[in-house]
Amino acid sequence: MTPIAISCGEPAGIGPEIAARAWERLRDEIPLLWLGDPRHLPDAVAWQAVESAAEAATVSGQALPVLARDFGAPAVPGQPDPTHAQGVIDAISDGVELVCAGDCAALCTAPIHKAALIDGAGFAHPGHTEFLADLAGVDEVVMMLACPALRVVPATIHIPLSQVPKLLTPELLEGTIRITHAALIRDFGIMAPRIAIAGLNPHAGEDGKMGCEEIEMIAPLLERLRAEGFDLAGPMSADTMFHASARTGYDAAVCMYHDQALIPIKTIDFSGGVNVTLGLPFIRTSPDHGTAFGIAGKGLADPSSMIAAIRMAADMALARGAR
Ligand SMILES: NC(=O)C1=CN([C@@H]2O[C@H](COP(=O)(O)OP(=O)(O)OC[C@H]3O[C@@H](n4cnc5c(N)ncnc54)[C@H](O)[C@@H]3O)[C@@H](O)[C@H]2O)C=CC1
Ligand SMILES: NCC(=O)COP(=O)(O)O
Repeated sequence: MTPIAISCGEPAGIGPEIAARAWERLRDEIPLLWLGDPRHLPDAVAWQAVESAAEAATVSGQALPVLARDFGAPAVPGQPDPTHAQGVIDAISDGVELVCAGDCAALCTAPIHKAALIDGAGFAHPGHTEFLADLAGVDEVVMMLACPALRVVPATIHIPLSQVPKLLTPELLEGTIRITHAALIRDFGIMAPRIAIAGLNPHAGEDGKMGCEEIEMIAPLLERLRAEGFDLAGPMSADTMFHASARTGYDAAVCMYHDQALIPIKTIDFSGGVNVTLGLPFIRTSPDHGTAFGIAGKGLADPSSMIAAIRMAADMALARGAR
């Protein structure tokens, strides 16, 4: 298989160290290519500068292959440097170019500090998901977080809670359900996906006594899609749809906003969760956590989610025919 490209993420966070730890664990299984400034890697890691993804595939068993960029300065753990922002963004763009050219099998992104990119380089996106959609020229993408026990999808993503009811349209929800359904078949091998849809309001609106979005928007959309053959449950009460026995009833839960989706999965399996962007013309995964400034550079970061993200990217690439 061609390498999995790993963008460095925020150099002052735990991204470089979890990438290095992931390479140590996966070096004999999955070829990797790290994109960033090698000064930001932990001192102890064996790395080797390479010129291409093809060269990376030949050295990945012995050293972490690095497609090096000069960010201008070393990183101070926990203190993002605005002068690094453009390098962080460029590493993501480089990764997209490599996967689009077929030189890498997938992109796995280490966490970015969104505020540092906005302040340091005028980054115009609230996260990778929206940036990658823009780079790919795709209007609609979907964020899924997945662990062995649960898959969740927030229909609205990085927006203030106060804007959720306005931006939660039938069109957005329909696109989210269709993209999720297609990805469950294509990338997760679930031939007859069962999708649960959360309500927006407490008790899914309690028959309109606690909000009307369920009656006016969500339920009619679900009826229409059921008539097409989609296996959809809901709108369900979000507070009772994530306990162990409820989770056996669906393959993915579509939620109405970020925290409704991410709180249950990060509570159930913080170290095993993977963030995967659906609807892109290439494969992108990421750990489920952020930059963890408080523990950066201290050797305390758990690489499990990064390892799970790389494994998922490789599995998806193989399922799509990568060799
Ligand atoms: N994909 C991405 O680029 C993501 C970026 N972020 C960004 O990360 C920054 C910090 O966000 P927070 O909400 O503080 O979340 P966080 O995930 O960075 O940290 C939350 C807590 O979990 C701990 N933690 C996180 N990852 C860990 C690991 N691998 N091993 C051990 N402990 C770990 C941290 O020390 C902290 O106590 C923000 O700027 C946010 O935007 C957050 C999530 C995803
Ligand atoms: N809370 C999830 C998150 O912030 C990840 O976003 P993205 O950078 O993958 O778009």
